[in-house]
Amino acid sequence: MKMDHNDEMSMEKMHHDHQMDMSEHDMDMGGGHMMHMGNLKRKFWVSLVLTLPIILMSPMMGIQLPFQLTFQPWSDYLVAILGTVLFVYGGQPFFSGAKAELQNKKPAMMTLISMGIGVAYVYSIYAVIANNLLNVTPAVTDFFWELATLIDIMLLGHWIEMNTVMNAGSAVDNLAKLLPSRAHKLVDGTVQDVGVDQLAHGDHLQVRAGEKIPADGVLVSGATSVNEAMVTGEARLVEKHVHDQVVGGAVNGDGTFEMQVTGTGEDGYLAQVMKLVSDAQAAKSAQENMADRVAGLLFYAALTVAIVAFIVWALVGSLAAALSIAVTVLVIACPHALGLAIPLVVARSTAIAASHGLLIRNRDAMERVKDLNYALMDKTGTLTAGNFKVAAYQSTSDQLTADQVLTIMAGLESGSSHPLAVGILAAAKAHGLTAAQASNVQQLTGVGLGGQVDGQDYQIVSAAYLDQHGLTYDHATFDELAAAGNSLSYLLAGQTVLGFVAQGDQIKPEAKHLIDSLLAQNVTPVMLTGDNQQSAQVVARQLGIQDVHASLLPEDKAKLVQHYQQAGQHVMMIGDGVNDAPSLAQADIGVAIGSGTDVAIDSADIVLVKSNPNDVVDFLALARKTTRKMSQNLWWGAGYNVITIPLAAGILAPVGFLLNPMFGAVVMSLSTIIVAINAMTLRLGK
Ligand SMILES: Nc1ncnc2c1ncn2[C@@H]1O[C@H](COP(=O)(O)OP(=O)(O)OP(=O)(O)O)[C@@H](O)[C@H]1O
Ligand SMILES: [Cu+]
Ligand SMILES: [Mg+2]
Repeated sequence: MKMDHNDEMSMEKMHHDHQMDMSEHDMDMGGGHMMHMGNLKRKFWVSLVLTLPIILMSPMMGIQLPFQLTFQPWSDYLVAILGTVLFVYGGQPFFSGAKAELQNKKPAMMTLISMGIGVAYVYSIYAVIANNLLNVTPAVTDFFWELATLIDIMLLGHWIEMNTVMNAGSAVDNLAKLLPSRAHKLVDGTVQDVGVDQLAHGDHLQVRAGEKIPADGVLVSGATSVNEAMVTGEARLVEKHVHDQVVGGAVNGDGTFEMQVTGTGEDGYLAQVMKLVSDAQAAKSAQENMADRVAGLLFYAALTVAIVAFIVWALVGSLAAALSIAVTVLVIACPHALGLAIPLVVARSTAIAASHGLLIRNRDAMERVKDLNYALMDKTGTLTAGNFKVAAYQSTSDQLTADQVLTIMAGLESGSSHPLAVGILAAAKAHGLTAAQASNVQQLTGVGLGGQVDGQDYQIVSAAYLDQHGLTYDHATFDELAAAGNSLSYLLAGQTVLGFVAQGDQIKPEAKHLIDSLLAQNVTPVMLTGDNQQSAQVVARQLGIQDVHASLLPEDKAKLVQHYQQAGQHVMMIGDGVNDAPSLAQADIGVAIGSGTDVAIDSADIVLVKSNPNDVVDFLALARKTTRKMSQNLWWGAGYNVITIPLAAGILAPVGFLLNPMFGAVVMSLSTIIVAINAMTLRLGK
């Protein structure tokens, strides 16, 4: 394909750069022509210029209008020549679209349009020959007036439409623009400017004030504040110090810093987001498949109606009227509105989602929101910050001192990223203790972990584990600390409890709003936590959650989700995506609250980039609005054809109402534009 214009260039670019195959995507809905349509804008203007003399010299439906001038037979010949040029030049996009449709054995709207203008053209040429060379009486009416205006309006309509589709689909393009093209690489103390495509893991880069960060990485020297709004949707400056992670594409504030690259190219955060967005846009949801099938059927329906109308009108009226009506039916049946009804909303909705830090991995989940009535959620990391502070630590045997308990526990936890582990390590450090050397450390999922220190076997476990195994510990102290909202971790050697650490967490400030908003939407919030009953209750009470299930193992969470589903409930699960994976996968809607750069969460339908519970509220609102727009568009798209096809066929002709082909083309373009505008006005109000 020859490219000579911007519109087409960006279409091509989008196509190849990101495999966001818009053309294939709407191929099935009958819009595969778009890639073959060439430069619609120029074609429209040139065709319009060619149309003016035709309008001037050719009578409409055989009726001579006052401003028209004809000089027979030359004006007829001139019109025929101009009409032929226009037909070939302006009709070309539709013909190549039709060819592609027929090659795919999926005749659809381009085929309809080509048939419509083809019939009008052939008949008009015949009219000119019959009138001027064969001197047939009565004179045969030609359709050049209609043909010309029809082609113009079709070009205009499809040009506008293509623009809308491209604008809506450019979310991925916009994301791609976030990455700068060059980076300052530090090699042996000197700065070298290299292309970002040459960056590798472990490279050291310098990032200067105001620059875009070229790759994911860790800050190794300096400090700054960065704006991650383009990536997370959160429009505020985030402070970054040594060891903090930075995301490629974010904008550096006024500090200069050095970073070590941890993610580039395909495994960079931005690339993953782009992949998620384009996958989600390309995948078809149930509603969309239905729209496609209906649009496919329309071809046959329109063809049948056109043929029947032609025969009937040829019998009761004139051949000219029959042809005009058949052409109008073919044109008006163009199922554009229907074909675009869903994809345009999808494109818009995924773009909005991405810019708000909501990554939609499975769009069917969005359509399920309307049935939602239970929201199960994890506590630590979801409702609470997961930012534990040690409130107390004690030795409960005479074998160890309290500090020794903490030292051993810190040693065992040093390889763990569990929020409780992080809290214990921080406490040890704050008390000036050096974590013990631990070996053979093993995770005990949902319980804690086990390992060796100085040749001695230890375990860190929850109170629930002690209860299950009938091990003795001080229940009064536990009750007191847990009731104050603490999570307790016990140090165990064999059957003996040696000590414990009690840690408190903070409720996220936005959690209350999430619960209130769920209740307002008639969605019952339920807390599922691996933590103890008492501290779970403390959080639940403050947030207004009635149903609490505590001391759960990851598989218990999944079983509970299943339990609700078997009772006929539609369940959303919100979790931090680590130990909640099974339940996220089981739920009708799995929402992973992933902090920062961790988007590789396979079990969730939705990933919230920021760890903000309020984003669940945003997601629900967006999902509801999206579903509403989709059904509005479906109704409009399908309803439009149901009403206009019979009208075009002349069903109201007995009462004097008959559409002419040009008007048919206007209506068809308008319907598409209405559907497009309806999709574009989708907003996430705030
Ligand atoms: N690394 C660890 N150190 C100490 N205790 C742990 C560790 N991992 C798990 N536990 C214990 O197991 C329990 C369950 O852990 P799990 O990770 O399943 O849930 P959680 O993240 O604490 O809570 P939630 O389910 O609300 O997120 C914890 O409450 C804790 O008592
Ligand atoms: Cu169309
Ligand atoms: Mg958790």
